[in-house]
Amino acid sequence: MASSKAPISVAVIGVGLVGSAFLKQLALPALAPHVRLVYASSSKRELYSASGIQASELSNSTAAPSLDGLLQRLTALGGRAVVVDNTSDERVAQFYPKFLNAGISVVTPNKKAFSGPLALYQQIVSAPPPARALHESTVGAGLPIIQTLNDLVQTADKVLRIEGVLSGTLSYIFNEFSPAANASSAPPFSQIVKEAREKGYTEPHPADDLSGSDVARKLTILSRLVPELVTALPEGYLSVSVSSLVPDALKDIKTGDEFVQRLPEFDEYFSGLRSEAEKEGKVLRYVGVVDVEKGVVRAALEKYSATHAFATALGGSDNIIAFHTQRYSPRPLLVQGAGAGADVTAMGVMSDLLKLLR
Ligand SMILES: NC(=O)C1=CN([C@@H]2O[C@H](COP(=O)(O)OP(=O)(O)OC[C@H]3O[C@@H](n4cnc5c(N)ncnc54)[C@H](OP(=O)(O)O)[C@@H]3O)[C@@H](O)[C@H]2O)C=CC1
Ligand SMILES: N[C@@H](CC=O)C(=O)O
Ligand code: NA
Repeated sequence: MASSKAPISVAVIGVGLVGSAFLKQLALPALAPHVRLVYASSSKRELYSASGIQASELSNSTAAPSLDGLLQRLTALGGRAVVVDNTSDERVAQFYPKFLNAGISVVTPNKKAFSGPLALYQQIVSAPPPARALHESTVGAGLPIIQTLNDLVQTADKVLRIEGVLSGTLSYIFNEFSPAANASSAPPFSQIVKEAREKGYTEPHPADDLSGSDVARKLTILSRLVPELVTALPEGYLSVSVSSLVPDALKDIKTGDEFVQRLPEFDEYFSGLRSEAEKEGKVLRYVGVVDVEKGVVRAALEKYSATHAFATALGGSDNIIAFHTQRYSPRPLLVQGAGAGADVTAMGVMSDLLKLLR
């Protein structure tokens, strides 16, 4: 990463699980000559100094966060600057074109801008260089999924189908709830969802995972990187066919806390689904598919044989993504590993920042 350039100014929006892990990685001594943290914000406060800040001082600030204010400050600073959005906030996502058009890069694990309406996505990808919007951690957390797909496409391989387990939360839930052996001694469904939340795998509202929306967002992001499907999903994740695991009675629950409190009412329903699979010698796994040849993008809870790789090879929050391409055929290119969790997600965010430094 040797560079004689002035350090890049880094503004971090969101210091929750991923944001805090990112700040730790940003403080690595090897990075010190190359980066300067000038801004940090939570949903309630912000801290800025052109000469650099200590993120630990954010909690003492009384200033309310302002995206317009941040844009003005970074523009006035001049030089290279990057906004690192570690929120899942839609409003922050909608602000990316303004940052990019002002020459400020964006690095983020937030899926909202890349998986929503096509118009916002197109504004982002058509922003003028040198500003770039990088989002490796939006799919598979730190796993090299976006990079791999871009490499396949840019070297003129033809993508035929992408399929796999794309949710760390749903992987954890079904690896624990519907293992290949001794499924009936597994804890209740609701308890495992609670654990996934405590481990930092879920979205701020776990219904976003159980509804399939988070997987639909990831499938949208992947589809838009495949030349044949760039414009195939005009409404983004809403255009993807998904099967939801959220019980009807819990659909409108506003907070994640209330959602997990009410979920035990439905433990019996989920045990029933598992028993049906067990009778066929199968396990439950939530799988997403981008079928380029058929033009189909969908996600659903499926039954797999207890000897299938999705049943035997996955543990914890593992994602597994298979790229079936003209070159990687008949055997796909596989990427597998932890697909959720603060440290691995922050690593993917950091890997994007390192790309900007090179
Ligand atoms: N956790 C994971 O394993 C993965 C997460 N991601 C993505 O990473 C992002 C962050 O996830 P995670 O850290 O787990 O979530 P958290 O809920 O822990 O953190 C999000 C933080 O964003 C802050 N925030 C919300 N709105 C704003 C705003 N307008 N301005 C400043 N700060 C704001 C919140 O602040 P406050 O505390 O004040 O409310 C909160 O602390 C999400 O987009 C998620 O989808 C992607 C891959 C994996
Ligand atoms: N909630 C998501 C986090 C990463 O994107 C998941 O479980 O995969
Ligand atoms: Na990734």
